[in-house]
Formats: sequence, C-alpha cells, structure tokens
Amino acid sequence: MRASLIQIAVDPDESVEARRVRAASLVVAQRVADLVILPELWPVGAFAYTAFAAEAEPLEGPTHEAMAKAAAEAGVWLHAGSFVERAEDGTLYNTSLVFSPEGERVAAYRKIHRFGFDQGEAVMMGAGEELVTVALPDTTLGLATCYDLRFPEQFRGLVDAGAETLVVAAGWPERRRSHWTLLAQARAVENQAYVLAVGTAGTHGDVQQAGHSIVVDPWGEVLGQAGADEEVLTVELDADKVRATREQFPALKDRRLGLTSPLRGRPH
Ligand SMILES: NC(=O)CCC(=O)C(=O)O
Repeated sequence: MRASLIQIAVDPDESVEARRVRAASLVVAQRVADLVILPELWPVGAFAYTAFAAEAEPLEGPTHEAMAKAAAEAGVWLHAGSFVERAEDGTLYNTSLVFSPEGERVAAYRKIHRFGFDQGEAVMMGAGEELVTVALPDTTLGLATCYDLRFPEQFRGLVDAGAETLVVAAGWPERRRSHWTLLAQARAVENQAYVLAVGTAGTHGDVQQAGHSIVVDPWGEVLGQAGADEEVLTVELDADKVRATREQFPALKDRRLGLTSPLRGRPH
C-alpha cells in the first residue's frame, strides 16, 4: 500500500479558497497512491485562532465538497486532514474527514483533546467524544489529531477497536519538534502499528510549523521523514507487517488490565 502525506504550507498571505484549490490539485497529483493524507486545519491554520469563527464551515461545506471531488478524481482513499466545522447548534469542532476512492465520505472525526489550555482551540471549540476507525481494504485506520498524540490511551483505544495504521493529522510547532518525532515513534512501538503523522509547513498565528511529517513502522523504524518546507512524503506500507510484529513479539497480549491502586481503600 502506497501512502502520500501532503505537508502543505499554511501561510496567512494565501487565501483559504486559494489553498483549498491548491490542496485539491496536490491530492489529484497523487493518483499513484492508495492513501493520501492532509494535515490538521490546513484551510485556516491550526494556530490562526482569530480566524476560526469566520472560516468555520458546515460538515458538508466547501472543504468537504472539494475533497470529495479530489478523492474521486485521483481514485484514492483520502484522509482530508481537518477543518473548522460549525455544527448545527453553533459549536465549532476540529473535524477530520475521510473519503473513499469514489468520493463518498466514510468517516468524520472530531478532535478529542483540544490544545491551548486556557486559550485558543481549548476554549473556542467543542471536544469530540468518539474514537474513530476506518476499515480500508488492506488495513484499518485509527484517527487522531495533533495534540491527541500526547494521549496514549486514545491510541490504545483505537488499537482495541482494530486499528493497525494510526493517522495523526497535525499542525505541530517547530518549538516542540523533538516531542513530535519521539511521540510518533512511541505510539508506533507501544501499539505495534504504523504511525503516519503529517504536519504543516509555513507559519500561521505567528507559530512556525515543524513540518517533518513522519512515517514509523510497527517496530519503531522511521520509514521516511519530510523536511521543514512544503513536501509530499511517499512511503510503501506492508499491512502484513503489523500482524507479523504482533505475532512475533506479542507484547500487546501481556497487558494487565484492571489492576487496583495500592492506595485505594487506605484511610487518608
Ligand atoms: N494543534 C495542536 O494540537 C498543537 C499541539 C502541540 O503544539 C503540542 O502538543 O505540543
């Protein structure tokens, strides 16, 4: 299975509409891939908080339309990254979309862990409540978005739901690039799964982006890593490698679930 990660540059001097057209043509150019992935909030920029409300779209808005068309034109499975969704009740979400090679939407994932602590996304957006997996012909994807990468329990939940390929759409800052690489490898090793993590290039909301999209195999080996600028990273994945790794080194079977805390029940 060939996967292409589109590390698109997100800069404020390009309009959202112009970037949408450009993203669609980058997807269409990946006809030789089976799976194409875009990063987090590429229409507006993950750190462009002040533009979130103005650029919010309904689920089936312009980004949905452009990406459905691009997936069908390229004939690829498309993880279209995320966009700012305005739900019917007015709540904003950081929502990722996945399309089939026929251009049908097969999944929508609302980011579970919102970034920003007491500002930005954390206060402006609602939190997703559902783990999302997507069964492809060769593998099952588990979906995550950026800050989710720091929460191993989400990934373990995805693996328990059948995920073999963990996709992380991100807008990760250069300042914490070392965490990005380390966490992507950790999620791959502990879950014995592929990790396909795609970030943005450029600078938005005054935050320089790390780029350095990365693909890690189920043994923790880095199969490819992009540089800092706009780039398409293409890698070959072998879906059998996940099953083989889990059989040959069956650490996932040694989990000890349901242990009680030694402090539980003690008077305090
Ligand atoms: N958009 C994000 O979720 C950023 C996450 C981040 O910067 C970090 O976890 O560090």
